[in-house]
Amino acid sequence: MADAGAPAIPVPVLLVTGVLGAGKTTLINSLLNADHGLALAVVVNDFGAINIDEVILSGTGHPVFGLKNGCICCSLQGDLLRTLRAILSVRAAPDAIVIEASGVSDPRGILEALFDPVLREAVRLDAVVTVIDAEDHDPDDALWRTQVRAADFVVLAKGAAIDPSALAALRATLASMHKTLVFAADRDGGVPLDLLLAGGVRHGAEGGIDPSPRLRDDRFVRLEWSSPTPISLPRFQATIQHLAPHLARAKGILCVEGPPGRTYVFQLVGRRATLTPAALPAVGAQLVLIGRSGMFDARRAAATLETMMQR
Ligand SMILES: Nc1nc2c(ncn2[C@@H]2O[C@H](COP(=O)(O)OP(=O)(O)OP(=O)(O)O)[C@@H](O)[C@H]2O)c(=O)[nH]1
Repeated sequence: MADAGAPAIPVPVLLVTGVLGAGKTTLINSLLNADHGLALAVVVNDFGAINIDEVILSGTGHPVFGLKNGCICCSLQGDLLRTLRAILSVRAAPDAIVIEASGVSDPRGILEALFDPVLREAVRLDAVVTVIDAEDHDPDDALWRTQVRAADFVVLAKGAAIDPSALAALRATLASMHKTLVFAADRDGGVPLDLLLAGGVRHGAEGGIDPSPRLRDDRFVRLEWSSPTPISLPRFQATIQHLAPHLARAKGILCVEGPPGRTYVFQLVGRRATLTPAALPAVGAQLVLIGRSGMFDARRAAATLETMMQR
């Protein structure tokens, strides 16, 4: 875990959205109880005066911070920022922060809050997960569509009881909205929690990527690549552009050739890729790529990396 005050790398934030009763708390509960060894902190926003979700999640051993009587996408934005600062001010920052939005939240307001100029040095949005009630949802509802549009990963809750054709229709709606990373909580082996928490696979004091293979889920394949020396940024960008259609997730720490020469944290979640400058004592590059089994050929990707990065 990072030291107090100024984590060397911003702490990743997983934002969980979904309409009222969709299954957000249930998903977060399984994240908190899973065997990942990560120290998580949770911020829960309940729209009403009593924060039931805070009580439910408090038994998991991870610190839970409740925000009630309003919505963190609007009236409670300031409270959200204060809470995140409080979480980061403890001696050892968590490996990741999970935020449960209230069921009426527009995720755009929360994303706006996370781009606060002071906070963005310390926390980084890692992924947005939208939970959908497979039994009861309205694809014409504006809030539903806004939440789905914001999603990097979609989780379908309560899918076991519904007709396969209804589930197929929902998947087709999501595909028409360009959502391909869709996981059914009650079917197909459930939600790959390791994938949702991949951003929390964090760094020791020396700032390297944790090399232990955490992805035990055989629906996904993982490839690690490293370079002992700084890499060319344009070559890296071209290589990732080439590989991105086959990837579900990627992350890395990259020292790039100068001048001026800089270190970046690279993140790719779904279709969103970011490069954030970081003050890390890294010398070369370390990269982790994750793709779906059958769609991502790790051996071929390794060969592509070797060839394209050396051109
Ligand atoms: N069968 C089934 N029930 C689920 C699933 N996910 C959630 N539920 C049930 O749905 C109800 C609502 O779940 P929550 O996780 O509290 O939903 P939420 O989105 O956090 O609700 P709010 O915070 O009120 O917006 C609970 O009774 C859960 O047990 C699922 O995948 N399958």
